[in-house]
Amino acid sequence: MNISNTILGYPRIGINRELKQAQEKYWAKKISQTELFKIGKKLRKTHWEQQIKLGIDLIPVGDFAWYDHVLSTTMMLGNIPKRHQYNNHIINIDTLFRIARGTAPTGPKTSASEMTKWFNTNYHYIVPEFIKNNTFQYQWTQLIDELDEAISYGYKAKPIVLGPLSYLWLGKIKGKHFDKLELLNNILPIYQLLLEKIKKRNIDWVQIDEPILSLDLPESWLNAFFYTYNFFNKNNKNNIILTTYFGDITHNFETIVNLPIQGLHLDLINCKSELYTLHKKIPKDWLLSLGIINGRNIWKSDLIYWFQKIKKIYNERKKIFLSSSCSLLHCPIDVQYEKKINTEIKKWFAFSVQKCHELFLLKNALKEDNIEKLVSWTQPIIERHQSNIVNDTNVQNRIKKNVLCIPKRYNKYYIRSLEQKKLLNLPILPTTTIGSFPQTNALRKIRMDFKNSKINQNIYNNEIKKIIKKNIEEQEKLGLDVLVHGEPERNDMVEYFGENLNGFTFTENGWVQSYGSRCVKPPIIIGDVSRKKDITVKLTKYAQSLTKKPIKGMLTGPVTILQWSFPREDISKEKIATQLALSLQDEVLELEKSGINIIQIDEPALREGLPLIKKEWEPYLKWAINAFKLSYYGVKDSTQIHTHMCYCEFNDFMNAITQLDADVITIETSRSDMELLEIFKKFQYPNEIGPGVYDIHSPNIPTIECIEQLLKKAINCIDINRLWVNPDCGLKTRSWDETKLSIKAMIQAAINIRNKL
Ligand SMILES: CN1c2c(nc(N)[nH]c2=O)NC[C@@H]1CNc1ccc(C(=O)N[C@@H](CCC(=O)N[C@@H](CCC(=O)N[C@@H](CCC(=O)O)C(=O)O)C(=O)O)C(=O)O)cc1
Ligand SMILES: N[C@@H](CCS)C(=O)O
Ligand SMILES: [Zn+2]
Repeated sequence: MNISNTILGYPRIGINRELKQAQEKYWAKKISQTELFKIGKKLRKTHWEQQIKLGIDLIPVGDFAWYDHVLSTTMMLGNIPKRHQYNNHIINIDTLFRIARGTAPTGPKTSASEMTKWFNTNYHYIVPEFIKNNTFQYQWTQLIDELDEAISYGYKAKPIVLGPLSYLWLGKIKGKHFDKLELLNNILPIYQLLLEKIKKRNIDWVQIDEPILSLDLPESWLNAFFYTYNFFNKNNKNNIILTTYFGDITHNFETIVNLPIQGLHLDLINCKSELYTLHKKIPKDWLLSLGIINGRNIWKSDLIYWFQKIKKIYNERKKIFLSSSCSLLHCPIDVQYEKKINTEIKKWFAFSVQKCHELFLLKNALKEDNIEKLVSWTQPIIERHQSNIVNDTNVQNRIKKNVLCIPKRYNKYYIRSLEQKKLLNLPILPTTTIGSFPQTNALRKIRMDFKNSKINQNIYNNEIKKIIKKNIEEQEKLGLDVLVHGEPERNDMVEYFGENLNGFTFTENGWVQSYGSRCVKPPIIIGDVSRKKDITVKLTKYAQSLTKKPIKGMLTGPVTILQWSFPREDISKEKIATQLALSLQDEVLELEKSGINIIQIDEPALREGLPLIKKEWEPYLKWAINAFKLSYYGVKDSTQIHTHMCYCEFNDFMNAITQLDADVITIETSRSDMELLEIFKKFQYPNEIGPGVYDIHSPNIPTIECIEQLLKKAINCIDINRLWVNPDCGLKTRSWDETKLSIKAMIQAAINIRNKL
């Protein structure tokens, strides 16, 4: 048996988020293109060197991206939306940034392409756009350039290509509807050209990612797999490892095993079948790439378990790769930099660097047929089960008591809404925001100084209060109807709640890319969760004391906290969500008791938590919706519950949204031109909606006319009495100047419409 170690991709941001700093400096015209490229090159070199040092035999190339790897593919295929073409269609890095952000150091400002969640992760990709008879041409040479770079350093490289079918599936039709598969024949020659270029470089294996194989696919798409991979097989002589990840592929297995490919990567963390059973069904001469190290969580792997599983197939296959289940893009880089995590707990974790080391340990153990080193590596896993950090009997008893509770509001929306209208007395088309206000450098410094004990709790509280006061004053000056405190005390909407709940631990440097230059540090759920003490009550009450307008309390919902944390794996997600929901319920009821009449419980990750195959949706939705409702269970009819969701597909999700029974839902719709509201109309969504009227991810300022147009479209779909006016998402990433100008335009547009009624 021949074994090599590889991974499906390494985090691209750099241990100190060097990529983020470089991108943002370039956008601000503080560094040149040459300097930007130099930083990218240095990062790639560092990452490759790290992997080699950690015993990775085959280095993934193509995991680096200037913004997003789907967007890199768009560039490679020359699939540039017309509005982003400039300068005689010559494309360069600014074309890429214009597609992503609507603006770049050169070229005109335009609306950015849509951004949406990458399968069930918290990573966002830029959605490719297709028109009827879309043509493609090989343009952006980044992948081949990087391959040459890796080869020049003497590395054995494995290029990563996003497969043509996944690329087409993930894209969106602009204009008249057509079958996206009609474009396959236009796109395949570009892939062929790419594969030829790769072949010329004497590359052993090409990783072609087709993650859509984890989804339910129509017959025509499964047939298209035969067509595509036969085309590659006939026209190219590369060894292809077809790569699937994020889910089980049993339902598409028949198709996969009959494809003319040379290798298959399996995400064995998410596969429902046993490795041995799969191995028996997979052609003997195929290379098997075993995705055994979880790229989506931070726990050490049970290497002894995998040793035993792999041993069973060891003598029956010619060649295997030991690999991560998916790209390590979704995982922090190195646990060694965590100086504040308790040493007992730290031993439970493996970040990207440690995951590569796990592959090294496993390969050696298999080769030497000796598990000694695996035993010491996995010892902390056993210790964890017995640790008293994990179990809290109070939480467990509360959960037991809650088992029979069916959470719901006392009355239906139309009755509640009468009470709420009476209490709140808002104008038609009430204006509000999603919660966060600009997180300026000065604000981040205050938080940082407090964290590093440069300022004490008192000074910190006063500084935060000063910012809340400014946020309220600005909102009053702008004339918003429902105000927020602005979330200045929060580093992140999930990490902050994690920090204030029992059962979590956090990292100092566990950054993971969320989109573009934006990163998050997911907290880690290590044990039973409960509320330590009130979390948002004091600051929300303080904000309310400064204004006569209603303040909307701001919480992150249980499913989103769960989804955007690294969860424990010893109890079900349902149990964790229930623990979170009960903790939030304590907070909701205390906010209500303190006189806060509007409470928003954000659930932007509810959709992304859906299992990839539909037959598994029902049980997920049952517990996820239940957790959301449990978090507000017990509030009065007159308390208006809002929720917020962004950057996700709603089409197939309307029943769930309705069942949440929030009085108001604010959603992202502006990048998609209010198309989404058609769905709300079709489903006769009964409660109130705030469709985002401008895109907060772009620095471009929306015009009053443009917002008015969008509002008119919205009024055609939804009864005006149930419509709210708000941006797409929180304003934390924007500057104050951008925020004020945009909100001013938004309010003016609402006033213009009100005046015409
Ligand atoms: C709504 N979204 C969110 C998602 N996931 C989350 N967990 N949170 C979200 O809000 N998923 C979907 C979307 C994605 N959107 C975003 C939007 C914005 C960000 C973002 O702004 N991220 C920041 C980092 C935020 C943070 O934690 N900042 C810390 C400061 C940490 C830091 O930068 N320290 C510096 C020193 C700073 C100084 O000295 O001034 C350092 O360590 O070097 C804080 O504010 O306290 C980002 O910059 O990327 C993410 C997702
Ligand atoms: N309340 C959060 C929601 C982001 S999805 C914010 O405004 O940033
Ligand atoms: Zn949002």
